[in-house]
Amino acid sequence: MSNFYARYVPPAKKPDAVSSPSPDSTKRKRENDAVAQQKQGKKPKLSKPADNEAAKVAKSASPSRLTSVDDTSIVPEKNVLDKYRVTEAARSANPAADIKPCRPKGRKSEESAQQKIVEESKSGEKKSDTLNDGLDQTDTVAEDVAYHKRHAAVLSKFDKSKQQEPARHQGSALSSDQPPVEFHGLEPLPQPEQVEVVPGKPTYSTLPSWQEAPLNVSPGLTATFESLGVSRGLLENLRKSGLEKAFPIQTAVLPLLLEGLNKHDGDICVSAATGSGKTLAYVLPTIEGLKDLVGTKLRAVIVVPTRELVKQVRELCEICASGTSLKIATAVGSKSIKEEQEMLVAEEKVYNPEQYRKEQEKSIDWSSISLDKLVRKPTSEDLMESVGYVTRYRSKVDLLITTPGRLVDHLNSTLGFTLDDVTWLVVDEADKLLNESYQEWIEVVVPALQSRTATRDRDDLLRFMRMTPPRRKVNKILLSATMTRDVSKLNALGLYNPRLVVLAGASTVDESVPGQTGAGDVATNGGSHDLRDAFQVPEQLDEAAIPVPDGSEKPLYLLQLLDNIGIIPSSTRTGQSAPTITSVSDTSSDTDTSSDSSSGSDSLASEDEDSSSSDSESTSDEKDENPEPTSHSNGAGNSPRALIFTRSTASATRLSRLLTLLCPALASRISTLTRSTASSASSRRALSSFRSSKISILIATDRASRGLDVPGLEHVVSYDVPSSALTYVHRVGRTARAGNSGHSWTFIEHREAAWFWREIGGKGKKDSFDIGADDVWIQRSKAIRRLNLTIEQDDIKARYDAALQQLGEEARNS
Ligand SMILES: Nc1ncnc2c1ncn2[C@@H]1O[C@H](COP(=O)(O)OP(=O)(O)OP(=O)(O)O)[C@@H](O)[C@H]1O
Repeated sequence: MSNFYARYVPPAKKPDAVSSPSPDSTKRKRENDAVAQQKQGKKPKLSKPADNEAAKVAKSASPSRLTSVDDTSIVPEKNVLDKYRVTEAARSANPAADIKPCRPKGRKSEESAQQKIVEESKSGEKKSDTLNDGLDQTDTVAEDVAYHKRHAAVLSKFDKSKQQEPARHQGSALSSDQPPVEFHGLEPLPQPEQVEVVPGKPTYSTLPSWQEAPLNVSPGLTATFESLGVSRGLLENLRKSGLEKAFPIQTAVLPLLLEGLNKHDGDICVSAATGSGKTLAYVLPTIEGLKDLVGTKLRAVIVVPTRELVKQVRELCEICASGTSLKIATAVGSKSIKEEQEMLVAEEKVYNPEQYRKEQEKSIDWSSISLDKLVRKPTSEDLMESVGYVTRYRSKVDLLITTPGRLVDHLNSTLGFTLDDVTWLVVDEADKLLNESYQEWIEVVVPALQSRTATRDRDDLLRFMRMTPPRRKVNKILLSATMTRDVSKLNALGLYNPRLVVLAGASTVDESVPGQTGAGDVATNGGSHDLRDAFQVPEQLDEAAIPVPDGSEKPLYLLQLLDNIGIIPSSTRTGQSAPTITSVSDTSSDTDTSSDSSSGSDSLASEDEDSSSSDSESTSDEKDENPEPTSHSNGAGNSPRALIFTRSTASATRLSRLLTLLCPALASRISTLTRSTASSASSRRALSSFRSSKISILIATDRASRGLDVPGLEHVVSYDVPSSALTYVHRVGRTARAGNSGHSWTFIEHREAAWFWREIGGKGKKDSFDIGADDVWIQRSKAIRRLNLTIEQDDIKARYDAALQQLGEEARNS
């Protein structure tokens, strides 16, 4: 008898059941009979319930039933557990019975068992089930024990999982509440709607409090110099120079620096637009502070980035100090260092035997002796004659205006040159001078300013009297049109109790802030102060950008612009060499009173799509009807002047020569101001000729972009696009100064357009708060205009080719 019966005969049979057939065995017999009858084509009897049971068994023996057996055999553990469940069920039905779980049988044995049933039913052989059961049970007990042991781990897991069954059911009940899983194809899954992120101003600031709450100056603020506390002598000097009333930034800064109730005990940082009068704001208080002091000592140092600026500041200092005994000097390196040393420091022999003896006994401190100083020490000294005498150095100047490099040179190599007595340090164009490329001078100057040699005797006396010596006071003034907010750079100068003064532009005046409208007071509210570095271009400045479709033709565009703005004399314009004006089209948007300029196109490619391009054509037609150039002559009746900026010295020189070749009439009216010509006398002459309108075109590098004051200059042309927004602010600031109007023209090549309109035009920057430390935002009252120039294809191009050829030959021969 096969093990099949051991599986399907309920194992809870009692031992006495062996002799009498169980109801189940009777049922199975009926089933077998039914199968046999079916096979023989006979209809099974269905009248009795027993017959129905037999039909069920026959059904269970069908192929579908076997398939399910097949399935379970794939998962052996499940098979084991099924058998265990059967045994457990039987055990619970009859706990007294010694029931062992059945061994798992392979698929084959089950199939053969079923086959056997069919065969038995066919042959009609009747064997005793009970006998076979008894024999089988004896065999399987041992196997079952081994089997139990082998699967002990699985069975114990099953027990455990049974205990957790209720909890699992609960869980499945919960999960059945969840929505049914949806199946999708490969099409993109629907995404949640994007939440629009509204850009918001940060509610916090990382700025120190003195920068967070600057002294905002109204553009309408003004007062007389007299009311601001300027002394009578200086008032007279100012009046002689036509300076009657103080500009807004002067009105705010002078009371903070002049002696009086409002004097600020600390350092001052000034941020005010180009041409707003910052120079007088520091020159006046410095001269006022020094003019009554007895004895000549170096008490004030003014540091500026270029020698042109040194000269310019000196001129204003001399105007203000006229009639005083103050001695003003400059050091820029145009003379030899020896000449400058003799000009700055006097060496004297003083008879003082006691001091002489002390100095002789003192061991030499080699670390403090520089080779330069030894080399420059006079060698013709008669040692015998100098016995008992000591050398004393004395400053020959009260105020020194210098560049940072030359100041360091003198501190390192000029005997007797010290900053021990300096009480005023002015750093003009401070953001530039605090830049990394310049910063080395600070490492030398700041320690020199901290030295207390000059007050050592006094300080020793105070300490002897158990008193604390007062802090050494140096009034530090930092100024720029693009003042840095970078605290780490400002800290390098060791500022004490600093105060920031900011001149607000008219377009940025906050009506809600008292004192910021009209000629009111200075407002201390930081209302219009942005976290970004927002810098002003002058109110009266008219800015235009000129697209250049083909960069190689830029000189022709420049020539055309110069012609149009009246810089090329009309007599030469009608001659053979004159360029042809074809059209000037103004594609500007309407005046934008916002502080940001958003007109203009990102690139020339998008220009055609711009609605303003149609305006440009109509304007162009109008210009064609009236091709007379607009004359922008200055008030003195002279022809207008243009300061043209190029990227490099080579570019400036080349352009100057090219313009001369293209328009020979300009030869006597063009000059250059570059690094290579800066020290030469011809360059100084060029600048003064330009100031006096003797020449009308000055081509310069960016060394002329900072601080240079050419009163009444009408035009600034950026022939090469500026390298940064800061450079742009300084370049265009050479015009529209001191409340006058002026024009700036910037040529933009195709590849520069996107950068220009974003960084300088401010397109898309106004609402962006994703900014870095160096981010600059230019504030202006009017948007930048876009101006299209067209060059007519006539002889100008042929002449241009010839000029280029000649330039190439000259370059090869040089
Ligand atoms: N109170 C005043 N009245 C009339 N003109 C003045 C007054 N103060 C200054 N100016 C003139 O204004 C012009 C610009 O002044 P200044 O050179 O000091 O400007 P700035 O603010 O230093 O400009 P930048 O930032 O370009 O150096 C100069 O020509 C100067 O003579």
